[in-house]
Amino acid sequence: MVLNPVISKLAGKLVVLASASPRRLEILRNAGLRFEVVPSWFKETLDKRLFKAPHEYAVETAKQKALEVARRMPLKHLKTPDVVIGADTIVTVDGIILEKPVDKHDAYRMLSSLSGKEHSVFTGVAIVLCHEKENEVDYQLIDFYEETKVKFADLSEDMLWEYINSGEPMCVRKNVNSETHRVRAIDRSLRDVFINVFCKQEQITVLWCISGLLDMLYTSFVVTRSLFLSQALFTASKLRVFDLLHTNAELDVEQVAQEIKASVRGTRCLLEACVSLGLLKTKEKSSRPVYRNTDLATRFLCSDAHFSLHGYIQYCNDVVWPLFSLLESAVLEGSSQREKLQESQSAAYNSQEVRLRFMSAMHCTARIGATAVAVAFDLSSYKTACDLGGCTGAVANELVKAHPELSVSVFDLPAVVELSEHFHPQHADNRVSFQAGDFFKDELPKADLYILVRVLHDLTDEKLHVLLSKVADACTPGCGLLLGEIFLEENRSGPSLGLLQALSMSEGKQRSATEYSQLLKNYGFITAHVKHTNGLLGAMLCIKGRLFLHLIMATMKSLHLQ
Ligand SMILES: C[S@@+](CC[C@H](N)C(=O)[O-])C[C@H]1O[C@@H](n2cnc3c(N)ncnc32)[C@H](O)[C@@H]1O
Repeated sequence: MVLNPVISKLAGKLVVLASASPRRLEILRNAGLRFEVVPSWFKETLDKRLFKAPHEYAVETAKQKALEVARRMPLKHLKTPDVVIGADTIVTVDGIILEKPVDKHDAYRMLSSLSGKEHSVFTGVAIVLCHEKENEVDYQLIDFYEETKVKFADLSEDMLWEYINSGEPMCVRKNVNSETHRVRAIDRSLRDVFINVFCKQEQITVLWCISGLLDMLYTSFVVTRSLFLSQALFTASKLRVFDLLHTNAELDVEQVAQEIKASVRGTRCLLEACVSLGLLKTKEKSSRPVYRNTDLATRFLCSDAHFSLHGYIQYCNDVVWPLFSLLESAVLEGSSQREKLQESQSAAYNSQEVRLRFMSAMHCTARIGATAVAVAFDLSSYKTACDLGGCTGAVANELVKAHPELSVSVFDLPAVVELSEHFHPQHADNRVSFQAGDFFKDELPKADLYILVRVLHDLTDEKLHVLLSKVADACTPGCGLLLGEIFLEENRSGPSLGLLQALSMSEGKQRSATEYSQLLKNYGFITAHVKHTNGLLGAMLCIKGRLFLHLIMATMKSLHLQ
C-alpha cells in the first residue's frame, strides 16, 4: 500500500475528509487511512474566468473546501483537526470547464458533445495541516492535481437517454438534497443556528442553500426562531448568566435569580430556553434542577474567554438591535436612524463603557474575519504598514503573525488608542505599535503599505475623498494599499450579510470589488489582486503609481507575487 510508511505517523492524529463523496471515502479507506468525514460547506462559486488553466480552478476550490472545514471545526465541533483533505473534480472539453447540467436537456447537450471525443477529468487535491498554538491555529497548505484523459465511444441516443433518465448526471439534485438535509440538521440543533448567527458568515450559507419553496418556508421558520434565539442569548449574556455559572457551576433557579437580581419565574424560563439551545446543561441535585455552562458557552459566551463573543453580542443588543427596530422609519425616510438613537441616549453614547463595547465587538469579529485578509497576499516586499482605523490592533496582530518581516503601526482616534491596551495580546516582539490621530485631519504615519479594513464602507463620499486623498499623498509610487471589506456581488444580489448590514449603516455604502477598484483608481491606485474569501471580508491589494510605466511594472510584479 502506497500510504503504509506514513500511516503510522498519522496514528492519533485527527484526519478529516472535507467531502461526502462516497468514491473519495472509498479511496481513502482502501488506502488504510483512519479519518472522519466533515463535508465542506464551501460553495463552488469561484469565477472560472479568473483561472489561467482549468486545473488551477479545481485546486483552488479544493483548497477553499479544506480550509472552510479546518476553520469551522474548532468553532462548531470544538476540536481542531490535524489534517484536512479537500478535493474537487472538474471535466473539461477543449479547455472549457463543463458545468453541472441543470436539467435533462442540458445533460443531453453536454453528453452528446463528449460522444466519440477525448476529454480531461482534473482532480485538484488540497491538504491542510493545522498547527494549534496558544489558542490560535496556523494552516499550512499542500496541493496538487491529477489529470485523467477519457475517450468516449460513440454514444447511441438510447444509451445517452438511459443514462440521463437514471438521474446520475444531475448530481445537482443530490447536492440539493444534502443541503436540505443540512438545513434540517441545523434546526435539530439550535446550537448550530447560534454558530450561524454569530460565528461566521454561515448564516448566509443557510440562506444560500435554500432550494425550492419548501426549503424557503422551512428556512424562514428557522430564521424566525433565530430572532427569538438571539433575544434569549442577548438577555442571558447581558445578565451575565454565563459568567455567573462559570465561577459558580451548578446553581439552581433561585440562586441564579438572586445573583442576577431577576424574578424567579423569568429566570426559570430563561435558563430552560438556554438549555434547549444547548448553551446550558441541567441535572437534578437534591431533587432540584441545577444549571451549568456547556462547552460552547464556556468557549464563546463567558466574557473572559479567548474566543469570547460577549462584546459583540452586547453591541448587537444595545446598538444594532435598536437600529433594526427603527428600520421601517429608516426605509421610509431614507436616512440613518443612528442620530435619533444618539439623541435619546447621548450620555450613554459618549461613555467610555460604550466605546469599550464597540471596540470589543470589533475585536471579536476582527479575530474571525481578519485572518483571511492578513493571509490573502504575499506582502513580503513591504516592511512597514499603517493600519488606518486599526482599532484594537486585532488586524495588525494577524498581519504580523502572517508576515514575519512586517511591522504595523495602528492609527486610530486618541480615545480608541487610549483604551486599546485592554485588548493587547502579550506579544513577544513589538512589531505592533499604536499611534493616536485623526485620519481626516492629521498627518498619516509614514509606511510602505496602508491598510483600511472595514473603514471605507461607512464613510460619505466627501469623507472618502478626504481620506483617500490623504492616503494617496502619503504614498510614494510602489506603496501598497490593502483593503478589507465585504465585497458585494457585481449584480448586488448578495452576500446578504453585506446588504443587511447596509440597512443599519450611518453614512456610507457597500460596494462590489469592481466599484472599490474604480474608486481607488481615481486616487492613483491600481488593483493588483482581489481575493473573494469565504469568510466575512474580501481583500484587495492595490499599488500606487504615478508614471504609467511604473504602474504597469508594479502591477506585474505584484501579480507575479501571487
Ligand atoms: C468599523 S471600525 C474598524 C476597525 C478595524 N479596522 C477592524 O476591522 O477591526 C472603524 C475604525 O475606524 C476608526 N476611526 C473612525 N474615524 C476615525 C478617524 N477620523 N481617524 C482615525 N480613526 C478613525 C474607529 O475608531 C474604528 O476603530
